Amino acid sequence: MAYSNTLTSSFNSFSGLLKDLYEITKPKVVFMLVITAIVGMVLAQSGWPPLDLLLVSSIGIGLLSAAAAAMNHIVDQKIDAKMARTYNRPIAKGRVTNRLAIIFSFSLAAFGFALLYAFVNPLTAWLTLASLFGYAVVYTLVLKRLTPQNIVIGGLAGAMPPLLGWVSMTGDLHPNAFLLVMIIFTWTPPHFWALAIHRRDDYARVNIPMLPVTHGLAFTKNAIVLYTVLLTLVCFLPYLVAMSGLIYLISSTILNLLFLKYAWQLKVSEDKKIAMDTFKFSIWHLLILFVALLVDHFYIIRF
Ligand code: HEM
Ligand SMILES: CC(C)=CCC/C(C)=C/CC/C(C)=C/COP(=O)(O)OP(=O)(O)O
Repeated sequence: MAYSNTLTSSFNSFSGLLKDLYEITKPKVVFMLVITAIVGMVLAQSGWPPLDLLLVSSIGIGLLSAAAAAMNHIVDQKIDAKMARTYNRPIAKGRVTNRLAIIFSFSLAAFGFALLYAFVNPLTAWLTLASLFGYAVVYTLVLKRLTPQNIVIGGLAGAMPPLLGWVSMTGDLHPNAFLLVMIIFTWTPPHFWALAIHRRDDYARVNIPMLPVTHGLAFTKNAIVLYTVLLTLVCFLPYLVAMSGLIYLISSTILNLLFLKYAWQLKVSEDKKIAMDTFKFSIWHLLILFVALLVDHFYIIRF
């Protein structure tokens, strides 16, 4: 009986540890990053890309993104422990030790890099590693603590996956891939600042210079509106360069009008709920936009 109890509790703590390791990879964010990379892969040629190459590229980009997310948990553990949104994170709470987290994240990164280098192409491997460095070191360790423009500059790392996906199929840097990067790049500030408005006190408590802390709510709300207008304009580019057709144009215009509506409401209304609604909408916006790019690729209709 005592033996079986010990066995059960060892099993429970092992599965708890696996759950914690999974959590530090930010799986939902990585899922979204991989979707945007897959769209880059598909748009890189007419029709479907070779499915084996698509699979191995997605796994490689996913592993390096997961490694970057785990490194972010290691670097941020002290501030995470003090914020209401993040205090219960596995490393901040001490459920996962630094040693294990370092071994885990570096193993994911090494495996992902080796996969991309050996089975995809060296350019994809190096660019994906550079994105990991951009997020885990440049954004998390330096910019996040240094300037309210942290997420604007740091957002470039998270915007890279469509380009990484594209390069994984062709081995070269096509200008159209940069349009997809620009979409995510301009989407990131309204995505994040909406959440930062809701969590302003958290960031103020740990002295992280997020825009609502340094410049106040009114300034941040204006910045959200302006970046959403910029995003709307950038989203016309794939149609204007004939990369995408009407399905994309109509879907993205509707999505952007809705995003503008949220951004405007956030600016003019006193209702505290709107910030989180805008943040949640931003995630659906990006997901549907990239699905529209994908559908449009196969059913391209133009004037
Ligand atoms: C510097 C750039 C970015 C910053 C600072 C940022 C910030 C955040 C934060 C703080 C959350 C957590 C919200 C919570 O814990 O409730 C979040 C959630 C999320 N972000 Fe971002 N984000 C960035 C870029 C991106 C990019 C590029 C993508 C995808 C292409 C993305 C997709 C998501 C998704 C899917 C979630 C929801 C995760 C969940 O529900 O667990 N983010 N973001
Ligand atoms: C290889 C590659 C493509 C790397 C990109 C990696 C990546 C996971 C980008 C997503 C950006 C993100 C979730 C930022 C939030 O960090 P935060 O520290 O501001 O938020 P937090 O407080 O929730 O941790």
